[in-house]
Amino acid sequence: MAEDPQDLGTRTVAFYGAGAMGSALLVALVTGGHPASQVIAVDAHGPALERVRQRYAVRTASRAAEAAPDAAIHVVAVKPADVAGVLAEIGEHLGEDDLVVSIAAGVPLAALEDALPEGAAVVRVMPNTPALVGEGMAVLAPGSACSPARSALAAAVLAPSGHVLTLPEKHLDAVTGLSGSGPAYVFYVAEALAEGGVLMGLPRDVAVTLAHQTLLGAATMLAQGEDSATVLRERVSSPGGTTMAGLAELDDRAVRAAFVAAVRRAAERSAELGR
Ligand SMILES: NC(=O)C1=CN([C@@H]2O[C@H](COP(=O)(O)OP(=O)(O)OC[C@H]3O[C@@H](n4cnc5c(N)ncnc54)[C@H](OP(=O)(O)O)[C@@H]3O)[C@@H](O)[C@H]2O)C=CC1
Ligand SMILES: O=C(O)[C@@H]1CCC=N1
Repeated sequence: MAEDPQDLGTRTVAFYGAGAMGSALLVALVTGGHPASQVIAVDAHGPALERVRQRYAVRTASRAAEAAPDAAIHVVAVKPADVAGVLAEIGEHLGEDDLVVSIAAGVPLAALEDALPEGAAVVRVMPNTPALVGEGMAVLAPGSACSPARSALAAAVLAPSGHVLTLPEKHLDAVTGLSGSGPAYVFYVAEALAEGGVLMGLPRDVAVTLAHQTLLGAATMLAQGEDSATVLRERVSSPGGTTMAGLAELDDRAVRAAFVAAVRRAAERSAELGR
């Protein structure tokens, strides 16, 4: 019987880099049901490794070359500047059916493929940190030697961490500027809203609770998808009321334009990282 291409089955998944993003994907995969004995965390930093080993009972290794022979799916989750070193260590250990998944910002498929043996199946992915709570947004772009079945395997590694979308690689820098970096913009908004509450005399813990719950409530309404952000915003804005007064301040200070510029600049930075 043909194997379901989306079933990870007994494949071992190695994460090269167990930092903020690599560990978020690892945790989602293990808590999603993939056996910890079939997950290997590799990190140059001992305490990061010890933390995932103790909490999730995954296998660990301090060098990529130690883990690569045992893995079928290789998730490269080190900083862009460290990617070449990891690929050099794993290349000779790749089997015919293996898959390499890179989450490094900006590093193009062509560079990944050039650094690996010819014909290696590679997928470039841009995830985000809400993966840790199963609400991630990951966009994947398959490489030239990546079959639809292998691409589905990459999607299966990411699925426990949230939403997965496939797009052509030309969009990956824009994706990085929006959903890759985006959680940081939202946390920045959370900080700013709480600061406004404190400015107006609320105790700090109360201001923080109000800011966080407001973001969660608004995000949940957006996620329900019944109305657009514009309709939802208009529903809060009574004519001549408080919200219009607040929004006018944001417009006066070009906050909307600043967010647009932030996404653009982060996307440009992603492209720069790949050069
Ligand atoms: N953070 C995020 O929100 C997102 C990050 N990404 C991408 O994910 C990648 C990792 O980012 P992030 O998790 O934030 O980075 P971190 O610095 O948190 O994690 C990277 C880890 O890799 C370790 N490391 C360095 N070299 C090696 C090596 N050769 N073998 C094994 N481990 C190594 C680092 O150790 P040491 O510190 O000792 O060098 C560090 O612990 C980046 O390429 C980034 O672009 C993508 C989407 C979102
Ligand atoms: O800041 C960065 O470079 C990484 C990529 C996207 C989010 N964090």
